[in-house]
Amino acid sequence: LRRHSGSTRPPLPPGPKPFPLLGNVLGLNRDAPYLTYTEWAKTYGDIMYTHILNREIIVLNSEEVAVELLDKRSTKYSDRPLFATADLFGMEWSAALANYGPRFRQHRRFYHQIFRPSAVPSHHPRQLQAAHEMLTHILDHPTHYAEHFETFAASVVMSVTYGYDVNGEEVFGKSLKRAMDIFARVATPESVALCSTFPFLKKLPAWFPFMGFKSQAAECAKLANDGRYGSYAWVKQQVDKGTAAPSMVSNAITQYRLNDDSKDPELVEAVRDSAATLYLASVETTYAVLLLFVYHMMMHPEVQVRAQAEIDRVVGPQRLPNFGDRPALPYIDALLRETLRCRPVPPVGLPHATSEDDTYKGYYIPKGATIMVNVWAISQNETKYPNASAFLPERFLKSDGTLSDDNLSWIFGFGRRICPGRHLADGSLWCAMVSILTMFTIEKTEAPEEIKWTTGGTIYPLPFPCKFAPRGEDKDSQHLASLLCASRVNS
Ligand code: HEM
Repeated sequence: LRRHSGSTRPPLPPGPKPFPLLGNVLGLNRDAPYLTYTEWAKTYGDIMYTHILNREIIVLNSEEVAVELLDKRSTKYSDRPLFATADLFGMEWSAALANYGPRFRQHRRFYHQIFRPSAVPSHHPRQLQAAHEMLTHILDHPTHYAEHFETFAASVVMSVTYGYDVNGEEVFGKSLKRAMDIFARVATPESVALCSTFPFLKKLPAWFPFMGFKSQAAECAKLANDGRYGSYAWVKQQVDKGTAAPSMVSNAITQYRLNDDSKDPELVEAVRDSAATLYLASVETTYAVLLLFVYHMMMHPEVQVRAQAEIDRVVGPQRLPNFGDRPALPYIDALLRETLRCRPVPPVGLPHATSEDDTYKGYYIPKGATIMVNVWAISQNETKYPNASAFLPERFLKSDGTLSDDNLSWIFGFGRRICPGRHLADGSLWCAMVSILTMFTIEKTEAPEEIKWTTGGTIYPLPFPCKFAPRGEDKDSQHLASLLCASRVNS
C-alpha cells in the first residue's frame, strides 16, 4: 500500500482503519457499498478516505463537495481509474472507461453534436414513435412489459446512433448487450481488484483456482467486437449506397469523409467506440428507471390518480400527449424527478480518478486516487429532501404548482464526465411515462410477489408481476389504434 504519512503533505481525509493488504474490503457491504459509505459518513463526514486492496478511494458524501471537486476543479478530477479486467473482456475501448485525454475529448465532440440541448428536440419524433410502439406491445403482451421497455430504449439509441430501425430483429445491440451482461456479472469488483493488485493473475489460465471468470472473457470480447464492428460496417454500407438515415455515425462518416477505414484509422476507431458505448450506457439505465417507475406507480396509486388527472385535463381524451404538452404537465415532470431521486439507479455513479495531486479543506488528495460520489447519500439528504425515503413528487413543485429549480443534475454525474446522454434520457423517460399513464393504470396483481432487486453498479427491481389495466372501458386495441392515428408522429 502507498503510504502518505511521515511526509510534509497535509493529512489524507479521515476514514476507517484499513487492514494490511486488504484495506477496508472486509468492512464493506459487497451488495450495497453505498450503504456502508453512508454509515461511515456519520463518523468521518462528507469526504472520506478508504482502501480496497491496493486502490485508494476517496468517497464524497455530499453534493456540495462533489460540485467543489468534480465540477469546479474538473481539470484534475476527470480521469477514470484503471478497470483492470476490461482488456481481458475486450471492453477496454468503451468511451466510459477512456482516460482523460485526446481520445476522451474526441468522443465527447461526437456526443456533443447529437446530444447538445439544441440538437435533442430533433430526436423527439423518434422517441414518441418508439413510445407509441411500446404502448401497442404492452396492450398485446402486458406481462412482458419489461422486454418492451428494453426494446423502447434500444429503439431510441439505435436510431439516434446508427439510423437503425430495431423492429425486433436487432442483432448488433443484442451482441453488445450480451457482452455487457457477461462483463457486469463476471468482471466483479473483486476480480477487478485482484487483477489490479496482482497483474500477473491476468496471465494465469482459466482452469487455475479463482480464475474461472477468464473462460467467459473470450466470449464477451467476441460479442463486443461483433456488435461494435458490425454496426459501424452496416452504417458504412448504407452511406455507400446513399440510403443512410441521419445518425451520429452516418454524419461522422460523411463529415470526415471516412470512405476508407484505413485512411484515418484512429478517427474511425473513435467513431466506432463512442457509438457502441452509447448502447451500453443507455439501454440498461433507461430500462431500469422505467422499471422503477412501474414499481412506484404500483405502490402509490394516489400519485397515479393525480398524474392521470393532469394528463386528462391538459391533453383530453382524443389523442396521446406529445412534447408540446410538457410545459403544461408539471406534475408529470415532478413524478419523473422523484422516480430518479427516490432510489437512484446508479448509487455511486461511475468512478472518476485524479490526474494530479490536490488539497481540499486541508486534506491531501493523491494523484491516481479513485473518486466515488455517494449518490445514494445525496438522494437521501434530509435537509434538501425532507422525509427522503418517501415517494413524494410534489417536493419538486413550488407553492404555485410550477416546477422547482432542482433538476437533479447530480443523478447524471459531474464535471467533464457528466452523462452526455442526459437530455436524450430525460426525453425518452418523459414520453414513455406520460404515454403509459395515459393508456394504462398500473396495479398490483391479486397475489403480489416479493420484489427482488439487482445488486452492483445499477440498482433496480427485477421484473415483477403487475397489471397494466387499460384506462376506461373503451381503451382496447381499437381505441389505441385511433389514438395513435390521431397522434401520428412524423419522424
Ligand atoms: C436515466 C438514464 C441515465 C442515467 C441515470 C445515466 C447516468 C450516468 C452517469 C452517473 C454517468 C457517469 C457520469 C460521471 O462519471 O460523472 C454516465 C455516463 C455516461 N452516460 Fe449516462 N445515464 C443515463 C442515460 C444515458 C443515455 C440515454 C446515454 C446515451 C444515449 C448515456 C450515455 C452515457 C455515456 C456515453 C457516459 C460516459 C461518459 C464519459 O465517461 O465521459 N447515458 N451516465
